[in-house]
This record gives sequence, C-alpha cells and structure tokens, in this order.
Amino acid sequence: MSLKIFVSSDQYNMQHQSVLQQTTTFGQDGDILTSIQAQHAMANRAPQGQLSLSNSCLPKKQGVSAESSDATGEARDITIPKYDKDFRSKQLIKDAIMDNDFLKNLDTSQVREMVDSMYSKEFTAGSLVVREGQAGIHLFVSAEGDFEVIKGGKVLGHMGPGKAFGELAILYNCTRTASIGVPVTDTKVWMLDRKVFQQIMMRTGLQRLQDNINFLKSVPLLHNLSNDVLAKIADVLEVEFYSAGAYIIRQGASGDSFFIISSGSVKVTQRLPGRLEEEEIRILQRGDYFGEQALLKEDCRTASVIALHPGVECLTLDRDSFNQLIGDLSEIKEKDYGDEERLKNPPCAQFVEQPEYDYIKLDDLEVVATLGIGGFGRVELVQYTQDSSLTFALKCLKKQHIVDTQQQEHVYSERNIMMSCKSPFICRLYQTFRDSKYVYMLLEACLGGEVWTILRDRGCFDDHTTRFIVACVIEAFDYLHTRGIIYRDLKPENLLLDSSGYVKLVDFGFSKRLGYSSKTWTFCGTPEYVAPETILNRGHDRAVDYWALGILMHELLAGNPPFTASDPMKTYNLILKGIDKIDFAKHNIGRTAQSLIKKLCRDAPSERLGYQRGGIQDIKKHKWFQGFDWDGLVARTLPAPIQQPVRGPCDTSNFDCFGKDSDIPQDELSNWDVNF
Ligand SMILES: Nc1ncnc2c1ncn2[C@@H]1O[C@H](COP(=O)(O)OP(=O)(O)OP(=O)(O)O)[C@@H](O)[C@H]1O
Ligand SMILES: Nc1nc2c(ncn2[C@@H]2O[C@@H]3COP(=O)(O)O[C@H]3[C@H]2O)c(=O)[nH]1
Ligand SMILES: Nc1nc2c(ncn2[C@@H]2O[C@@H]3COP(=O)(O)O[C@H]3[C@H]2O)c(=O)[nH]1
Repeated sequence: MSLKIFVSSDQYNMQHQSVLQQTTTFGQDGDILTSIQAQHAMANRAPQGQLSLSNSCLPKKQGVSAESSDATGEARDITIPKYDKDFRSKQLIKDAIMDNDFLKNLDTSQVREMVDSMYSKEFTAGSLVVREGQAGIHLFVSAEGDFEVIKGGKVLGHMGPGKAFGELAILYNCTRTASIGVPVTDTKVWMLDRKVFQQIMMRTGLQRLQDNINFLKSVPLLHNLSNDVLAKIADVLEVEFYSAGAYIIRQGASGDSFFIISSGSVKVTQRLPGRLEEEEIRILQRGDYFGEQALLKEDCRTASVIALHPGVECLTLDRDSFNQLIGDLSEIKEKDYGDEERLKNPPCAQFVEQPEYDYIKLDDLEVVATLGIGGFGRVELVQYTQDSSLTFALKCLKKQHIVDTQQQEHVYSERNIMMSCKSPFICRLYQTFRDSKYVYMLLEACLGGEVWTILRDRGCFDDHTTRFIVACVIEAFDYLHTRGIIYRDLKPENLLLDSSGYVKLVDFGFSKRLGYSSKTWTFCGTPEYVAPETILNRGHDRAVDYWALGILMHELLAGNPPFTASDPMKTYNLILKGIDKIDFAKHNIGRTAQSLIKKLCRDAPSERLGYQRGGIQDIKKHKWFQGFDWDGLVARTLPAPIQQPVRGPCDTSNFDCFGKDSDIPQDELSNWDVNF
C-alpha cells in the first residue's frame, strides 16, 4: 500500500545563507566534534536548497516497508527499548513528530512507540549532531538550545526546541542531506536509533498488511485465492477516499483502475438510450468491486459510479496488477450485469417511477396534531394545504441536539436507507427538508398507532395476532437483508399499524448498510433486544435481527421480553446466560412457538434460523407458521387481526395526546445537513 507525498523544494527555511570556514572532521551521528570550524563543503550533496528524492526513494505509505528493513537485515527481531520520561517531554516529542511533514502521517500507535523509545543526549557548543553526507543512524527531536542547519557550508537556518530532524536519511535510505550543528550554548536532544525506528515501522506495517489480507479474504470475489496471491494484491493496493457525491467513475471516460470497496457504499448509474437522466442500477458496498469492465473489454467505462454519504474508501489496483492478479478469475470474465437486456428494453417513460410527493414543500404543510415524541423531537401529523385528503407524519429533528450527541451520521443513514426502501412493510420516507433549527422527514402516516400501545393495553397477544405481526416483520427483514441492510432496533415501539391493520417498521436510526460478508462493531440497540455478540463486541451482522425476532415473539406472546432486569448491566448478564435458562410462560407460549424462539435466539449467530443456508425461508417454513398465507399477506388480502378504527386522514385517536412544544431550539448553522 502506498501514499504519495510530494515535497516542494522550498519547504525548508533558508533565511540565513552565511558561509562558514570550517575544517571537516568525520564521525557518525552524534559524535561530539571538538571544533565547529569543520569544513562543510561536502562531496555527494544535493543541489542548494533542494531535496532531491528520486522516485525510488518516495516513501511508502506510513513509513519504511518491511522489504527495505529486511534487505539491510537491521530491524529483525530486536526488542524495542522504552525510556521513562516526564509528561512534558513526551508531549514535546509527540508535537515535534506531528509537526514534521514526513512523519506526521504515521499511525498514532507508531508515534506513541517512538515517544517511548527515545532517549536523551546532550551536545556541547561547537559540536555537530548530524553531518551532511554521512549515513544516518538516529532520528532526533531538539529538546533544549539552539541548532544550526548547515548545507554545503552555508547556514540555512536555526531550530529551537521541539523540532524533529534527521528523518530524511532514515526514511529515504539516503545520506544526511544537511548538517545540524550546535553553535553557541550546550543543547539537549531526544534520539531514536534507526533500527528501533524501523522495527516500529515494520511491526505495524506487517500488522497492516495482515489486516489487508484478512479484509481481502472476506471479499467474496477473492475467496479462493491463495494467501500468496492475496499478499501480492495487498502489497500493490492503494487507498483512495471519495467524499459523498463524487464521481469515482464516469460513464464514457477511459479507465485504468479496478476498485474494491473497503468502507461506505456507491451508486452505479447508467445512461440509457433516449433518456436524458442516468438510471440508478444498483448500490454496491463493502466487499463489492467495480471498474473491471473497462479493463477487460475496452477502454471505456460502461457505467458511472458515485460515492454515497458519508464517503467511500476504496482499495484500487492499476491495470497491470489487475491483469496479473485478478483479471483471469472466472467470476470477472463471465460477469454479466444484464446490460444488453437493459439497453434493449429501457423502461418506458410512463413506467419510470417518479419520486412520490416531490412537489410538496415544507411551507405547504400544516400541523394537525402531535403523533409522538422521539429522542430528537416530535412527529407531527401534517396536512397538505392544497389537498386536505393528503396527510403525512412529519418527523422534526432538532439539529442542535443531533450535533450535540454526534448523531449526524445516524440521521443521514436513517434518511438514505429509508429513502431507498419501498416495501409495504416499511414506513415510506418521501422527502426531507431542512431549516435553521430542524431537519424534517416527510413520512407515510401510519394512523393505526403503535403495536406497543396495543400490547400495553391488552397485556399480550394470541398466537394468531403475533404470527401476523411477526410475519410482517419477516417480510420487512427479507426486503432489507436482501439489500444488505441490517435493522438493529426491533421492538414493539417501532412497529406501527396502518389504517388496514398491517404492520410497518419505523425508526431506522440504527439501521446500517453492511453488505453480506462484513460485520460491524458499533454497539446499538435496546438492552432487552441486543444479541450476545453485540454485548461481547465480537462484531455483528444481520444475525442480530433474527435474534431480536425471537425476543419480539416472546414479548408479543408473553407481554414481556425474555431477558429483563432492573438495569441494563443485569439484562446483559441474563442475555449472556442464554435462552435455555428461561422458563417460558407455558400458557402463553406453546411448544412450537417456543421451538421457533429458541431457534432464533441461539447464542451462536451462525446457528440461528434465518441465517443459515436456507435463509429467511427457513423461518417461514417453521411449524409455527404452518398454513400461514404468505401470499395473502404480500397481496394484502389476508385480513389483519388488529383493526384499529381510523376515521379519516386526520384521525389521531389511536395515539396518545401531547401538549404543545414550548422548547424552541437554537439555530444550528454548521451546514452538516446540506444534503437534506
Ligand atoms: N410514520 C409515522 N406515522 C405515525 N406515527 C409515527 C410515525 N413515525 C413516528 N410516529 C410516532 O412518533 C413517535 C416518535 O417517533 P420517532 O421515530 O421519532 O421516535 P423514537 O422511536 O423515539 O425515535 P428516535 O429513537 O429516533 O428518537 C413514535 O413512537 C410514533 O408513535
Ligand atoms: N536538507 C535539509 N535538511 C534540513 C533543513 N532543515 C532542517 N533539516 C534537517 O536536517 C537533517 C539532516 O539529516 P537528514 O537529511 O536525515 O534530515 C534533515 C532534516 O531533518 C533544510 O533546510 N534542508
Ligand atoms: N455496465 C455495467 N457496469 C456495472 C453494473 N453494475 C456495476 N457496474 C460496475 O460499474 C463499472 C463502471 O466502470 P467499468 O465499465 O470499468 O466497470 C463497471 C462495473 O464494474 C451494471 O449493471 N452495468
């Protein structure tokens, strides 16, 4: 992996160009030279004021690679010594490293190790710390006193305390590019031995290489490649970042790179004949690849690829490496995106889906009543002023509160995921708005109320009602999971009924686009519903939704979730003990229901029903669902078991009553919500 750093020749301060008459005394770094009348006219020097780093000397990303350390044999298996120092010294060294253009890209862990491994040395007035033209064996940070930079016999400038120097010879394997002298008073420096520096770089470099190999192994395309080939790919990869909205590839342009997404997601679009607008074709995410077509067939990019919020990190390979390492894979060679079909039969204009209600402006809406209060603000029932039969739920989120709790990314994720979902089992999000105080989500109004409120009023549900609710959730999960989205916040509070009594999933604040072969580590969810792997921070994926489905079944049938305690810590302890420790309320939860709950709530994610080879069909085929009319559910012909009366588009009688909001938040103008 590499990152290119370009050095400008005037990067260094060259104010003082006075000439010294000196005689040369040879020594290594740190030799104390008794006289500063050394002659600095050196052979083998770079042109005046210019750092000439040849291409082969350009730094590999984050320091010296394992290869060059191995070649010198210097850095193998040495122990890294540590030297105690006070807080101020540590801070001085760290700041000096971070202030140095060539060192500031190191990892935090590398910087920390460097700080710990430096030791101090004093230099008396008249001595040279570093001599131009010699091999460098130390890296320095000036701690006390004044230092002189001398090149070709001329003083280029002075440095006080807190400057890192001597890094060039060490990073680029060249001789010292200047001398550093101590002109007047005694000085102190912090020093790091070259071999220790290289050991620190190599260790973390190897670790990073291994991390990349592990990631590549998780990429389905590369699954069958040997470790050898994966290591080669990892070695030539470059990391590229694209911010949201950036065109990574433009259809019609020529192309020379192949991309694997290591985080974030992209949208693939294509211009179809006779259409002005580009058509969105698919979303790709972590572990997916793109850009192979132009490298395989012709030079021309066959589609556009655009980074989605909050930006994308890709690992890229150039044409040669692609051809050598990947281009021969049968999956790549046989890839068929169905372009021919699509280009032959572009969707007719009248069948092209128009965004719904995109003509509605915030000013066209009038508040009827408050439907609910969430963590970030209210959800209002609003009416379209030009057509009173049209009502919506307008979720109003206080921007300042979002910023204070650093939830910007979650809010964007909620917006992007909900906007992209069009399922009868998921509450629709039509549009978003923003002003100085709020961001707004224009949602489909679900006027049957919350499943949670009905459960609270009835205590528990029978098998028939529970089956219908759980079936709606399964359809919603099927829709989300096939699109690589995990939900992560299942509970009765997030299930709303529409006016026909069908259930819809709302509140996508914790949902995430994850793809199929990756995991995520962010702890989120509701304590009673979180899966053991989330608590144990082992990394989780869509299997947490199947766990939560088992918990939901239990709560709907029994009136309470299986793992509940007075505080979350205790709840987590119960969850970790497992579902087999639970005494099921037998009169509420029958044998087949119990069997399904236990199959969903297995400790090991891979053993959960829904997560195995048969996928979500395995749940639908369980005995508890025997005879259930799945087709009728999807066609909405199956009668819903809960029918809450909804007497019109403005009827809020299925919701609790809420007073007016007196808390008007302050303006939030940082512009994080520019894409709302
Ligand atoms: N589309 C909708 N139709 C009808 N009522 C809704 C809709 N969306 C939300 N509500 C009501 O508003 C309440 C608050 O919703 P919101 O999603 O903000 O709350 P929340 O679940 O606490 O979310 P958050 O965790 O984002 O704060 C819900 O409990 C529900 O009663
Ligand atoms: N070549 C050069 N080196 C400088 C200058 N100012 C400070 N230095 C430091 O002097 C050091 C001499 O040894 P290195 O070449 O290893 O690394 C060099 C830099 O860290 C300058 O203007 N030119
Ligand atoms: N042509 C085409 N490319 C797609 C599609 N989906 C994803 N892509 C990727 O988008 C990339 C655009 O650049 P390339 O043509 O090099 O390679 C393309 C594919 O890797 C699709 O449906 N059609």
